[in-house]
Amino acid sequence: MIEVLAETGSTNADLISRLCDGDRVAEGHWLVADRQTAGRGRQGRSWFDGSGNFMGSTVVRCLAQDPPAASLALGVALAVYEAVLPFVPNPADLSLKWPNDLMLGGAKLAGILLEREGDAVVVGVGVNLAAAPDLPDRRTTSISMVAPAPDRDHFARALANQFAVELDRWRTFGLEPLTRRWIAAAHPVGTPLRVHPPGEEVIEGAFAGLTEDGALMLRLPEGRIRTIHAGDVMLAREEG
Ligand SMILES: O=C(O)CCCC[C@@H]1SC[C@@H]2NC(=O)N[C@@H]21
Repeated sequence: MIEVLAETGSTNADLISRLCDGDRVAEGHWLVADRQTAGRGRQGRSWFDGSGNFMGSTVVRCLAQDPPAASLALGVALAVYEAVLPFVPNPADLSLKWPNDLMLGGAKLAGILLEREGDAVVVGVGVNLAAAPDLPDRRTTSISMVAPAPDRDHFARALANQFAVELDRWRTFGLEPLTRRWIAAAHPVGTPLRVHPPGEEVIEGAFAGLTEDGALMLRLPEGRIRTIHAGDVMLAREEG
């Protein structure tokens, strides 16, 4: 079920407060906003409130037998990738970037924010369907820059369906097929990356795939592989 709000602060914040209030938010329920006045992104950033864009959140209930909750991000990213794919004229321009960004032509098209609340994960997705923000430090884009912008409600249904498929695959088949499919949808192995792990200097290296639990493998200039569990990652051509 897709519930649409004309305006709210943040759909992630709304679902978290419903969970804190003890409301039973069912899996498969999506909260979508026409406008977000306090949309939040990863690492304390804000998220652009673009008219006609998709801004929505849903809840996943973590079950004892599920893979680790952090790995859910890989399945969410694949769902967003699959939902966007039919709207993009050249599929080769679309790629995933670790940890959970969707890039179009090397510029950010969509982002995902996972927030844990008790035994639930609130999954927030923002996709620039019709408009992209001007950011000082990185390139952004929207589907409308390459094709007619999809109708937001149509896109919301496509994403909700795709998300249900990926959630089921994550639960049923685990991480090995998920990481394999994620790598296939990412920029090619060898792509130059600039990685900023928390509390460290920026590291330059090349994409070398994912570990079996979904961490980023970065090939350093001297050839050694460094495993990255958290941080900000930029493509060389992403910087604005
Ligand atoms: O920084 C990122 O890349 C993550 C962006 C996530 C934005 C979405 S929009 C819907 C949901 N509500 C929020 O406040 N944030 C997420």
